[in-house]
Amino acid sequence: MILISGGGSNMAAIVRAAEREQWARRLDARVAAVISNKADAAGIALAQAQGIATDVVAHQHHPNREAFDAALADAIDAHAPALVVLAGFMRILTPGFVARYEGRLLNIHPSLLPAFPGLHTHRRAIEAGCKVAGLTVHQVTVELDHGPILAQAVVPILPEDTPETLAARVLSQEHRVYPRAIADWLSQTS
Ligand SMILES: Nc1nc2c(c(=O)[nH]1)N[C@@H](CN(C=O)c1ccc(C(=O)N[C@@H](CCC(=O)O)C(=O)O)cc1)CN2
Ligand SMILES: NCC(=O)N[C@@H]1O[C@H](COP(=O)([O-])[O-])[C@@H](O)[C@H]1O
Repeated sequence: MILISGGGSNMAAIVRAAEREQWARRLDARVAAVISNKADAAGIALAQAQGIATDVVAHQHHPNREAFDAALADAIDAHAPALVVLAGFMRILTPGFVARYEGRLLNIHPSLLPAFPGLHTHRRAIEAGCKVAGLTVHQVTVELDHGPILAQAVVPILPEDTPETLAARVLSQEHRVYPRAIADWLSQTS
């Protein structure tokens, strides 16, 4: 399994779950590498501390999306993963990249899809007057945030919520749901 990490908190939750729940023994699965488009991503530092292979493919170093995605795919394929997991990864992936991994490419999105695909989900939910928010684990397809849903979790939106307080409440549920959804995927496909 490969983790494509943006910030790092979901990647950290997955690495901890893999160790705590003994995925290597129970699921014959391990985190083969953590790859990020940001050299300073917390997920890179944590992976290195855990002795997990890491790589950085900076999108700024490539002339266009296709070139970045091709370099990212080369870094991924060096590990021949069964599963590619996006965790806080903030780049829209090209059709060529998606076609290469579709069916074994997962993402976690901080809203209850199909509501609020894209960015700034918490602000949009508050501004829309929603009473609940949440997260969605889904398969990545060419159409942004529209792939088959694997798992969701709901949290309340409180009257005093800001996008930041809501984000923190959703994130705590992401760390619980994503590792479980990945473990379920691994057990169902092994
Ligand atoms: N083809 C697909 N690519 C990606 C998907 C997907 O379903 N299909 N999921 C996203 C993850 N994501 C939300 O969960 C998401 C990531 C990035 C963006 C976006 O607008 N990115 C901008 C840059 C934003 C930034 O750098 O801060 C961009 O790429 O121009 C929207 C949604 C992962 N990719
Ligand atoms: N479109 C992707 C996206 O918005 N991802 C979101 O980034 C936040 C930080 O995750 P992280 O701490 O794992 O980097 C999380 O809320 C995650 O759902």
